[in-house]
Amino acid sequence: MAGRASRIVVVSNRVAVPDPARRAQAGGLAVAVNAALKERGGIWFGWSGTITPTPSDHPVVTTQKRMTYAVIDLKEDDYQEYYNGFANRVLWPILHYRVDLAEFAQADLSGYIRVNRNFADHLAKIIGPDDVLWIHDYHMMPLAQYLRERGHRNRIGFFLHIPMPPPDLIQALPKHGEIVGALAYYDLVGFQTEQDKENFARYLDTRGGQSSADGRSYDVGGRRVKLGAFPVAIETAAFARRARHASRSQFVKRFKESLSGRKLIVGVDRLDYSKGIPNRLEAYERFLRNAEDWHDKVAYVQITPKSRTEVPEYAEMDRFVSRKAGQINGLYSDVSWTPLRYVNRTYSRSALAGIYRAAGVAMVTPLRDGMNLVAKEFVAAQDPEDPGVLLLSQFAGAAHELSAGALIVNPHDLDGMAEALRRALEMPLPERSDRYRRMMSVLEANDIDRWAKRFLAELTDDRALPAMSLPPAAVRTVRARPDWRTGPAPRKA
Ligand SMILES: O=P(O)(O)OC[C@H]1O[C@H](O[C@H]2O[C@H](CO)[C@@H](O)[C@H](O)[C@H]2O)[C@H](O)[C@@H](O)[C@@H]1O
Ligand SMILES: O=c1ccn([C@@H]2O[C@H](COP(=O)(O)OP(=O)(O)O)[C@@H](O)[C@H]2O)c(=O)[nH]1
Repeated sequence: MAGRASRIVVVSNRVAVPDPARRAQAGGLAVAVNAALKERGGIWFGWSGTITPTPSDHPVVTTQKRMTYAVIDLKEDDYQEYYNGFANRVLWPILHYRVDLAEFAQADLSGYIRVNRNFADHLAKIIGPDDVLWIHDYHMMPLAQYLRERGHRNRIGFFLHIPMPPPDLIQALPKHGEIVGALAYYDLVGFQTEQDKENFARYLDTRGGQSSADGRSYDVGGRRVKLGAFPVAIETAAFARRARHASRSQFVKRFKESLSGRKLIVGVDRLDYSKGIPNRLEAYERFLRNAEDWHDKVAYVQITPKSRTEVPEYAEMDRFVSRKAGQINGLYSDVSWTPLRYVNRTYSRSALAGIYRAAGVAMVTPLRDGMNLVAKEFVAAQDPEDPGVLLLSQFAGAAHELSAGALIVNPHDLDGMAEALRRALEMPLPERSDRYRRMMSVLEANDIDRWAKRFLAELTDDRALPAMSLPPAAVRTVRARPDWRTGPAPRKA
């Protein structure tokens, strides 16, 4: 590219700032973006995870190796209206096909717009004219519009990590044109699956968009936006290595001893209604009711870090799932056997890798999920000589890639899931190996590096993207220690 070197500037609500003091937290976006950027380098801008009455005028910048992290704090009302309110009580349920759970409030929409304009103001202090911007997820839909209004003509791409439902459901969102319609201000909008992309293309049709002859871009309101499907991926080879090492750790050895030779079923999900945890527990209960021969021979470990706890629908789900877990154990436990271990802690990804490898079956059964990285991590972590079986919902984005190897289930069909669980537990080694190989070949062909390369090549029309240069002046710089964790839980300053 002629002139000044362009940098990649990634923007997302969550930023995985290196910080050894913070505990491991769950969340696929931060995991994926971190993996995509750490070799390539770039600037990663977003929320610090801190709430304060007096946010600074400038982002706080941290550098580590080739990465620069620039984060800003939010005020309490910003956090409530933008994050808990509009993002997580309106956009999240509607885009996950749960219009019934959406609680629209004009004040939350105003807060969402205010915070996005604030992000645009801060970004304006950081970006140069040649920088390439990659904005992530539903928290930031109108950001490109606000940057364009300030005169920024940069290449700006957007990737949606969660589903995009059909136009009828998008139209249930009050003022959808100002939010979802604002995606037309990006140069490229990426989705997890072709289905999500097609749903958005049909929405653009309803807004008078004109498709190009090859169907890859749309002209809307005088702008041209490209659309594409870029299924998010994992660091396949590195995760497989991590699992091999973890399986030799004291932590995993002790964990395996606690199983006393019982076959392990594992589930790993943020405590979110989209993940279908109640249906899964119900299906497990039916399995226990019908499969007495498996009593005392199986242990189901459900790892479920709490998430978005200030949002009422999440608090309700928390109470419901705890009650259900207690009921199952009350009904089926024996003095020397607990059929279900329901754990609300967050584990490091190394610990998870070891747990996945120790498992005979993973149940990944969301009612709707953009992708679900846990499904991919489980497969990558398996021992090729004795792989476990993945039970995967047809409504996870991951099912679009893994259907040749996973046992695909309908999370609304509880008997079907119970039967699939028995089939998974009893599946002979040759079938397990064949299914594992089919899934691994997909995960090896599309790993996280290819995901980022494909998106950025499409965004920049294949022009080379040099590694980032020095962080901008006029910002406070802190050098980080060499460890990082993804970080959702808000800190109140
Ligand atoms: O940041 P939180 O509110 O604590 O939530 C965690 C993240 O949840 C969502 O993750 C999505 O991205 C994954 C990676 O692409 C994908 O596999 C999964 O299906 C999605 O649900 C959310 O989209 C992120 O913004 C959150 O950070
Ligand atoms: O205790 C936990 C639970 C989950 N995760 C990670 O959080 C991510 C969850 O991503 P996924 O796409 O499955 O769902 P999301 O939570 O983003 O909707 C995965 O990388 C998990 O390894 C973690 O590090 N510790």
